Amino acid sequence: MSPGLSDLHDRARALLDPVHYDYFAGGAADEVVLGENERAFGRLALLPRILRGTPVRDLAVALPGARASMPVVVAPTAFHRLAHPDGELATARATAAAGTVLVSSMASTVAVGAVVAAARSVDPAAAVWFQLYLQPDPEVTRCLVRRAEDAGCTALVVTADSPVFGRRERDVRNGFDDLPEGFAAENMRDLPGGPPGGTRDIEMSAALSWEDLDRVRASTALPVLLKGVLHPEDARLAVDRGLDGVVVSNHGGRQFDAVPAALDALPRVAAAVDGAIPVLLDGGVRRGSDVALALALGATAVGVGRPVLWGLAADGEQGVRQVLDLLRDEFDHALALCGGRDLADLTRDLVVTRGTPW
Ligand SMILES: Cc1cc2nc3c(=O)[nH]c(=O)nc-3n(C[C@H](O)[C@H](O)[C@H](O)COP(=O)(O)O)c2cc1C
Ligand SMILES: O=C(O)C(=O)c1ccccc1
Repeated sequence: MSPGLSDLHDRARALLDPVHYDYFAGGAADEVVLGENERAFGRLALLPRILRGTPVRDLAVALPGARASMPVVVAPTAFHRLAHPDGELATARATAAAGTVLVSSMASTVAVGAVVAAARSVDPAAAVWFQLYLQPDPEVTRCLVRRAEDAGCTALVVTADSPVFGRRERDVRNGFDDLPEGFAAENMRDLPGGPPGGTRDIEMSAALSWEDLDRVRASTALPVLLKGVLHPEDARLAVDRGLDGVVVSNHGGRQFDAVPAALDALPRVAAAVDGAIPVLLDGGVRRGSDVALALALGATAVGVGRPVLWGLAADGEQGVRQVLDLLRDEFDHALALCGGRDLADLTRDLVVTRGTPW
């Protein structure tokens, strides 16, 4: 990580309850994929073009239901109030101030209505997307979609990489399997079949299918993106089913420790999609040059998960601002050094493999 980001990471680690730090930081099984996501960027290099840049570069990108000031969005992560008392409210304000998109987790510790209101208090045009785990009871899913719509979310991100919950050995060792007293997954309150006034558990289901996703698509006018795509054939199916975007992601190495690094899965997904819909990528993005590499390999934008949590834990809204500002500055710098004027200048021919002549 950069001095800036690794600094915030150190401060976050020092401030957080070690059990909560492990929940945020950890991955599945041996945490091979957790490390691979970051290392995959280090195996590649960018071949700059010269004498074709511009002093003022355009970093903006059009996304479903949003125009972002840079190709970096905040990936959905759960339980922000464990990182800072202001929780998702701080994250929402900082993300809106940075002019980019917050993907608000279904497992947020602040209800989505309040998250969107916090973002809009900073920028009335701020875009918040809602991340959704399809629930086995379609009534519950429908109700969650309606809550996201009523809150003013501008897209849905359906996470499909979790037919079962990943085995995270740090959490098992620490006995972390539920939120502490005084915290709750507020979007799950007062849902059909749940306790009146209380919250339902988020359920993972291996029985879900493309037909369940079709039902969500048909039930809303919002754009729907599919998160957790690694196989190019699934990306093709997403296009065929009329989805509005895919997110290449292995859940930050938290689900299955036998999958490839997210970056390594990107080129084939991008080839399968062939420009039909936006392709986002998350996992291991820690530097502006990582953003440039992902875009050169076909991503429309990237998501960042843990760095935002470190900023939040270290310094609340200000810390998240710092993370997003740093990534923007670094990315702008990387684009300049590549001879780029805007995102379209980050093309596949700029990417080479490190350690071998090409
Ligand atoms: C603490 C934590 C909680 C997460 N919670 C969710 C979630 O609720 N929904 C979801 O789709 N992804 C969740 N993710 C996965 C992120 O959206 C994203 O895929 C991942 O963090 C990207 O990797 P990075 O942390 O290396 O940037 C979570 C990740 C972390 C680290
Ligand atoms: O921890 C996670 O990665 C995650 O996705 C999640 C899912 C459900 C509830 C809380 C977190």
